[in-house]
Amino acid sequence: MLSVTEAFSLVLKHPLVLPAETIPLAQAAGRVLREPLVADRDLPPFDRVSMDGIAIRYQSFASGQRHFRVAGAQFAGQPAQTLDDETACLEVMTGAMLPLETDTVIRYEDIQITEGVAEIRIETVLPGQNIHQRATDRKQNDELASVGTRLGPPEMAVAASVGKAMVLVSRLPRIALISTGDELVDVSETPEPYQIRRSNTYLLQTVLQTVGAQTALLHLPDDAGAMETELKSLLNDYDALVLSGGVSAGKADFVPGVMERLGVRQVFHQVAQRPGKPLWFGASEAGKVVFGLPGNPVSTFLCAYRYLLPWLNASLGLRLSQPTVARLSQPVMFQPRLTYYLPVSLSISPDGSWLAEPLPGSGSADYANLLQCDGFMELPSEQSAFKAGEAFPVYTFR
Ligand SMILES: Nc1nc2c(c(=O)[nH]1)N[C@H]1C(S)=C(S)[C@@H](COP(=O)(O)OP(=O)(O)OC[C@H]3O[C@@H](n4cnc5c(N)ncnc54)[C@H](O)[C@@H]3O)O[C@H]1N2
Ligand code: MOO
Ligand SMILES: [Mg+2]
Repeated sequence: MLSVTEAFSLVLKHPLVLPAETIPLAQAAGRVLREPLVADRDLPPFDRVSMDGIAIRYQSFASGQRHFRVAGAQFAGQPAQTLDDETACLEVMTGAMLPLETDTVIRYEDIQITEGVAEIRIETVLPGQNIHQRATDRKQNDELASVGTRLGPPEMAVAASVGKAMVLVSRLPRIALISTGDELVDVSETPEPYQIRRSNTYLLQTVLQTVGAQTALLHLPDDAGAMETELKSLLNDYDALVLSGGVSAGKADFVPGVMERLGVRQVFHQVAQRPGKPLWFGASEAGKVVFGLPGNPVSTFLCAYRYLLPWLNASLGLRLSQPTVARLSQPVMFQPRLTYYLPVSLSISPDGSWLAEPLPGSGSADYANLLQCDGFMELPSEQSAFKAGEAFPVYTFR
């Protein structure tokens, strides 16, 4: 059986290929760039006054002059004025162009203006002070953000400042989240004694919301024929399908067979892990990707966090987030040769490291147990006794 590492690397070999689209910048927050952001001008584009005060010629100050006639005022949003008289000054506002023939700005706090004359009341003035020099941040034509960058707050500000009213980004992934099983009823229904309400698709939707995927919540009965018909059209309409349930050894576990008939090639089935051993993964010639997540809710969740979400991030060109490393608060035994994902709650120990409190619950159907959990600690398959204080990665979901 495949190890977690092998299965994960096979998943990453099948990234989603999304088309690019051009959209208004105001709608692009969180999207992934398909074109670089390039400086259309120097940053800043002119010598920018960075403090309200007066602009002078430094040479005048250096030669001992302390009183400067105020010859006018330069406001932000005006073209640069010229200081014609080098013994005078111009009042200047933050964000204004530095007036021509001036090279130094002194703050209002450091001067006194009386009857149109500014007196400099500090000893030390440095040439060029309080000026944000043109092109000191970036030069025209510099690449500011590369293809594959996610448009977070700084990227949106930079995109706006370089005039990207329309921006080329990856289209949002369209992912169908499909529960399967005759025992499952809608959230609005009152279940019969032999039924339960379906919950996995809500969980999956919440996981995928973090990357802005467009999701649809669907349900299919345990009927191979009906599944085949419906899944065929869903494969057409969506970039990827994420199914929950129907991948184990039961007589109504139809997902692998139906996928084969629909031409979705199995990449793997079963991973040496608990929960989530029956995980199924496949891809079609047309580049559609299918995750068959085991139906038990904790398995669905673990597989979504450990495989589906990183796969989507990688497909979008985003960095994979690294697990937290935490120390076990108490010993744990786990005999099977499987990677064990132990539900844990995290706290900070007195030495500043993460401490993981095991909350194993009653197994992979015990989704209520997850309410107290912060993540899954990944315990390696080669080991069966895990000591208090031993450190392992934790995939956190809070
Ligand atoms: N003989 C074997 N039996 C089982 C094995 C095995 O290896 N051999 N694996 C077990 C493991 S591990 C898991 S996990 C489950 C996976 O089962 P399936 O993926 O086939 O899922 P189902 O049979 O459809 O359902 C399992 C369980 O999960 C509940 N479920 C399913 N979907 C939802 C949903 N949307 N919301 C809430 N709960 C859901 C379902 O009612 C079942 O109780 O198989 C073991 N068996
Ligand atoms: O993945 Mo299963 O959930 O181990 O029961
Ligand atoms: Mg089953």
